[in-house]
Amino acid sequence: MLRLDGVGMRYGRAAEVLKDVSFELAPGSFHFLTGPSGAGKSSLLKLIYLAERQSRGTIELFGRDVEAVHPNDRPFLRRRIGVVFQEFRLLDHLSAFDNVALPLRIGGEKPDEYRHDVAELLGWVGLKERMHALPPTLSGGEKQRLAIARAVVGRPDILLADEPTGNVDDAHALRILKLFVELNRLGTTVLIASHDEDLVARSGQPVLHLDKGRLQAYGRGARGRADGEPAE
Ligand SMILES: Nc1ncnc2c1ncn2[C@@H]1O[C@H](COP(=O)(O)OP(=O)(O)OP(=O)(O)O)[C@@H](O)[C@H]1O
Repeated sequence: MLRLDGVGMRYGRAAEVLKDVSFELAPGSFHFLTGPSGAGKSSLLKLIYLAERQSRGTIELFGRDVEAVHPNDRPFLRRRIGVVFQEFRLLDHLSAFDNVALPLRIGGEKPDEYRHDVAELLGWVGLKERMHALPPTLSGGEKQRLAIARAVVGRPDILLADEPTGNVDDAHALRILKLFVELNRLGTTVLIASHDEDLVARSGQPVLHLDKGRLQAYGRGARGRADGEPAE
């Protein structure tokens, strides 16, 4: 599904923010990505989403070396990835409903085919009453839940989420975690960058821990511990 081998990344000519990162995500796996602020979590997600390029090493996505993918084909790979960005990136002129429906419309589905699923998903993230609202009129937590609904609606092959519970209360965070687990059960490979130690611990899911751009170890669900096999 995803394999990184000796990957380094830098912004412009500055020092590397990711160094020798190697790991593999098996299809259908679920991992958290943890690490202190500035460790490189968002940068790693951007690499996987093909929004940035590595400065060295190899990234294989869906069995293809991303450096060998023609620029015209990159959008097709991206369409298989659902992303929850830290800054949400919602379309302000579209209603909450239409923001969520957009990936399905782009995929060629008709309103009659997606209306029920979109409404159900908005209900799941607690936005049923707000489905006609425009994003600028939503609270930070509501925007975050909307961004999550949009990222998962197309049942992507990979879901990447950058601090998806940063703006929501505990009850909503647990509900979002349940949604990710459900999506994962349906086959989506999930990678979530999170500072929320309680959520990570409660989930019991394996952890990739980054520190100063280096992958420290694989661990499982425990705060600050890396009790698994070291990354190769
Ligand atoms: N667009 C950019 N241009 C230059 N440097 C950047 C850019 N984005 C991030 N960086 C730098 O890269 C390093 C890693 O940042 P990144 O955002 O990946 O960390 P993070 O672990 O996601 O942090 P946080 O938890 O605070 O979101 C930091 O030193 C940051 O200053």
